[in-house]
Order: sequence, then C-alpha cells, then structure tokens
Amino acid sequence: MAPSLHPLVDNGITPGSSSFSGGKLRCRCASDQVEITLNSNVAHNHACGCSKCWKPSGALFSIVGVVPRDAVSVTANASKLSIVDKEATIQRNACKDCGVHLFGRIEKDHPFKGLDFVHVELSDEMGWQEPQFAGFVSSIIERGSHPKEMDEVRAKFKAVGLQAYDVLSPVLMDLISTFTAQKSGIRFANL
Ligand SMILES: N[C@@H](CCC(=O)N[C@@H](CS)C(=O)NCC(=O)O)C(=O)O
Ligand SMILES: [Zn+2]
Ligand SMILES: [Zn+2]
Repeated sequence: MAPSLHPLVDNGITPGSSSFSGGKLRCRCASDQVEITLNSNVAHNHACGCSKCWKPSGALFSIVGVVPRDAVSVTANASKLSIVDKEATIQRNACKDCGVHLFGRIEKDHPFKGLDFVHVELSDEMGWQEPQFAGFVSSIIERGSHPKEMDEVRAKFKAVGLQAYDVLSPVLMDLISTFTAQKSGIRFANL
C-alpha cells in the first residue's frame, strides 16, 4: 500500500472557505486539553516533510500554516505547554502529555517573525485554508523514507494538485531572500 502522506492529502484536498475567520485548536489528550484560539484563518498552509514539524502517527508529512501571532491565544491548560527545542528557530509549544504541537513561534530576527505556525487538523471546525503546496519533500529521506520512493511521493502530491518543493514555495523563498538582501543593505524600488 502507498504510504500515507497525510490524512488531509491522501484522499484529495477539501477547499477551505475565504470567509472563515478562525477557530479553536485542541491537543489530543483525553481530558484537560490544551486549547488555543485563533482569530484568523491560516495562510501558506502546506505539507512539510521536515523532521521537526508535528505529524499525526503514520503520516509522512505535517500540515502546517501560519497566522499572525497577535491572533493566537492560549485559552485552556496553558500549564501543559512546553517548548520542544529552545534552540530551534521555530519554538514549537507542545503538550507535555500527548506531544501534539499547538503553536510554533519565532522570537529571533527572521523573515517570518510575527507569524505563528499551527496545525489546523487540531480543530473541529471546517473552512481552514486547504494545503497550497508541499515543502521539504526530500527531507522525508532523513527519517527513513527510501530514496527510491520519492517519485511516488511527488506523484501523489501532483495527483491531488499540490506542487512539491524541496524547500519552500517560490513565494516564501523570495520573501526570505528579500529579507536577507534588505538586511545586507540592498534597497529595492517600489517595495
Ligand atoms: N532537512 C531538515 C530541514 C529542517 C528545516 O529547515 N525545517 C524548516 C521547515 S519547518 C524550518 O524552517 N525549520 C526551522 C525550525 O525548525 O526551527 C529536517 O528535516 O530536519
Ligand atoms: Zn495533550
Ligand atoms: Zn517543517
């Protein structure tokens, strides 16, 4: 059987709603769930194959999107949150009991500082932006996927209409490079 990329991808993509404006995400504890409330839909929602983003069991990819950090509040059981790796660029706040990542936050100078990384599958609500692309696809090899399976994985993304990239999408890579250029003193007209 073909490997599961992610439950939100395997059987085709369900479009989100442009009028949807947020909702609640909860961890997977049976009781005393950590709850966060998002006052915004996500943007740049995508499949991520890196080793650090949270994935449901059996899935090769995470589905992760961003929201302005001001749109994120912890609304229940905040004391169960702990940062997975304080040295990482993205400080992923996970539930100490079930391991689910509720939000990832960047505190250092970075093009994505001000945006939090979240997994909308932790919500019961419908309307969240659907995945737009797949990133860090080759990274799944680092967790044991066979290099010879990569054609099949990329073909599965293509079949559901998602472009597969080995880093991020061109839009996001351009944002990162623009930030780096501006930091080095380059000024672009009309930007
Ligand atoms: N090949 C590496 C890629 C790691 C990576 O660069 N992940 C990206 C996508 S989430 C990132 O922005 N990482 C920053 C961080 O994890 O803090 C892996 O699989 O661990
Ligand atoms: Zn939990
Ligand atoms: Zn990732």
